[in-house]
Amino acid sequence: MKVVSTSPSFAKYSNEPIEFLRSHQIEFEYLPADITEAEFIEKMQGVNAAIVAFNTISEKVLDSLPDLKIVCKHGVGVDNIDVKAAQDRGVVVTNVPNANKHAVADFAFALMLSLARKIPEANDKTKKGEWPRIFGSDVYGKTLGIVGLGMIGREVAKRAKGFDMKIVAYDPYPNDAFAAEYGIEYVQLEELLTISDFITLHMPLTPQTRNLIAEKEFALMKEEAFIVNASRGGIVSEAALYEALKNGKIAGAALDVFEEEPATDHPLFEHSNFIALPHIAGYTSGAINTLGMVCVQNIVDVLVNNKEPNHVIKL
Ligand SMILES: NC(=O)C1=CN([C@@H]2O[C@H](COP(=O)(O)OP(=O)(O)OC[C@H]3O[C@@H](n4cnc5c(N)ncnc54)[C@H](O)[C@@H]3O)[C@@H](O)[C@H]2O)C=CC1
Ligand SMILES: O=C(O)CCC(=O)C(=O)O
Repeated sequence: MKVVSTSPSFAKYSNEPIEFLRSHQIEFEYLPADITEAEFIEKMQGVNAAIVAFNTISEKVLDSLPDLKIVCKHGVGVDNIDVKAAQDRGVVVTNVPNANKHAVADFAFALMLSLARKIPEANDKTKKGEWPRIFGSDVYGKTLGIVGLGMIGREVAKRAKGFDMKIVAYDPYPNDAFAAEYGIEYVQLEELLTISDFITLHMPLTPQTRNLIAEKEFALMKEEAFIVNASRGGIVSEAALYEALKNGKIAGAALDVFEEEPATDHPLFEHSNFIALPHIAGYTSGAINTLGMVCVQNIVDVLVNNKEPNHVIKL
């Protein structure tokens, strides 16, 4: 039996996941994260399980790999996997919810603080020998709008309580018990966009969420509002964000995720109130170790134990 990973962060901090596979007589190999579809199909012949980061697992890929039994997303978002096609072919798809929620929530908060206090700009200028008096915006006591109050959104809310923020949320599937416990008010998206000082997005990329935040939505926001997206590229229209920043419709934005990744030489980079990050919100050693172990346990369950693994994505 053989397993391949296209996730460069798989087993980065500890060899334990690979040793676990070997202890079950399962071979392991890394493939490059930016592998082409044709190369992936060629290298995956005879392979039984794939641990994937962002390469696309399309219907064509699945049809070309008759020995493939399980595809494990090394993370949460399965927007790069054709789950329906996999399900139709009896290939199990799993993800790892929960493991990187603290890492992403910490990161989203770091981005809000960085925007509000202009930390990247202050750092750049100080290192250039300047000693600038840079004035920022308050975070403490402000209104936070969380779009998508799932695992990660709820962790962001917990952190926001420590900053005494008023929290509003929009989510089509409300969690009333959590909202009551943390004093969160569910509102419609339009209201959230209108009243929030900070807006943070934490939902999957789906046909319904693609371009959820576009020209009309930016027009609703306060001029002093900041928006953070550490969920998926494509949920915020980058063209609309470019115009919103250019025309001073909002105060600033930070993206950890882009419509096309890697994002290099992007028009948004010209805005000084725009922070760009290379899709690293989930990257901490704690998160990565857990992700790896959950993936390999699921693989062993399918290939060796003949049992249903955890976190199967079912449509
Ligand atoms: N930047 C990064 O490195 C990472 C990004 N992510 C992204 O974050 C997303 C959220 O992760 P979790 O919180 O763990 O997922 P989750 O499934 O626990 O929560 C997602 C929430 O979004 C809500 N939702 C669905 N459609 C919506 C819509 N149209 N408007 C508002 N809310 C909607 C759901 O009801 C759910 O409460 C993932 O799907 C993934 O794409 C996750 C981990 C790392
Ligand atoms: O582990 C990764 O590279 C991806 C993290 C992510 O975006 C996710 O968990 O959905």
